[in-house]
Amino acid sequence: MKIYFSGSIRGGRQDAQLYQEIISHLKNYGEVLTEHIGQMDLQEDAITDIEIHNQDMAWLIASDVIIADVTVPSLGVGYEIGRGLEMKKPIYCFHRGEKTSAMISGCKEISTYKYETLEEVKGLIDGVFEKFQD
Ligand SMILES: O=c1[nH]c(=O)n([C@H]2C[C@H](O)[C@@H](COP(=O)(O)O)O2)cc1CO
Repeated sequence: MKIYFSGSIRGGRQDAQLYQEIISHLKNYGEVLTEHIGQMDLQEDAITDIEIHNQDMAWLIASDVIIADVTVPSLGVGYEIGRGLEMKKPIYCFHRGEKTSAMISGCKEISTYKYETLEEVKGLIDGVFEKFQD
């Protein structure tokens, strides 16, 4: 199972540590193609924006499932979800707080879950992958 994890980078890195924990949990279920999103010392400077975009699109195409943390609003995360939808990928979005964008929670092709703690989001992820294993 190839997993595309999507989380904010230029939108804000306040949840980077949490992304790292989520990615480490996702590894119980397959290969996470976008492990760099959880790196606390992420260096963007080494590659151009075109290279970032093209590499991420290739990973998105290769992925079997998209898991996105949409708590921190991010243009890139929204773009990846939209492109993933066009590709008919299964998409699961997770967020803290009362609401996320209606363009995510209001889309019937996207499964959106609210959580508060790391333990809670891990449990929700377990539920998602149990469905895949059926
Ligand atoms: O350096 C990067 N590397 C990278 O993989 N991305 C992708 C993966 C993330 O899921 C998403 C984050 O978008 P943004 O930077 O707009 O928050 O875009 C985005 C950037 C910077 O925009």
